Amino acid sequence: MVVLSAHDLSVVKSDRLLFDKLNFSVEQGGLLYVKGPNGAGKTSLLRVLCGLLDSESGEVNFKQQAIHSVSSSFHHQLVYFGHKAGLNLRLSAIENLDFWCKQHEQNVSIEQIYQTLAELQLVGLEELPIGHLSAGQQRRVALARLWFKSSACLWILDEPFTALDTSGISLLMNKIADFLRSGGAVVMTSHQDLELDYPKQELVLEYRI
Ligand SMILES: Nc1ncnc2c1ncn2[C@@H]1O[C@H](COP(=O)(O)OP(=O)(O)OP(=O)(O)O)[C@@H](O)[C@H]1O
Repeated sequence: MVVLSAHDLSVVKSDRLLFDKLNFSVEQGGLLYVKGPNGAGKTSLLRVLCGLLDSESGEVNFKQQAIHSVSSSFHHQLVYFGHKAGLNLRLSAIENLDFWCKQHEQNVSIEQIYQTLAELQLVGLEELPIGHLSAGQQRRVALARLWFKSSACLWILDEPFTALDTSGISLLMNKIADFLRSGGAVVMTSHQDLELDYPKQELVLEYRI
């Protein structure tokens, strides 16, 4: 079953055509890896796929329906992970994640949040203001959302490995692989080589002048 599809997508930014008439689809259990140099338009593409940015032309469908016509159900089944962590630096990891789970209507207990933070090697840091954590630790807290959104069948991840050390990268790779094997669909960008033992479809965006 096709989870997400793009039809004739074109995006213009600052008078520059980033990509023109892109077509692709991602099935259940499918991984689309978007590659390209800085400024090629990867983030712009991912934002269009989430409905955060309008395309010049074309359409994005979620399970065969235009995302704008099913936006509530689409967002319930989507995790978008962008460049910004979206954390309140004055609140702790527990407070941030508890708030996020409630906002996204995910039934997750405080004990489960502690357990996941332990899995992410953040024991002892759970109740500190996020602003006191290192960049990689903050990134791990933000990524914990992937552990909690059980209603999601689609992850759209923009450079998710940024700031992570090798153990963080490995934790996240395993999480992505588990999600794919359970039938989830993933669209992601990364400037790092993706050492994931899983078949992937590649989409390479060129830098257009
Ligand atoms: N808000 C904006 N207003 C104007 N131009 C923008 C805006 N956001 C991005 N752009 C331009 O769009 C182009 C594509 O940016 P985008 O962030 O999509 O690229 P990218 O491939 O994700 O780059 P990187 O690898 O550096 O993250 C860039 O040339 C950028 O200057």
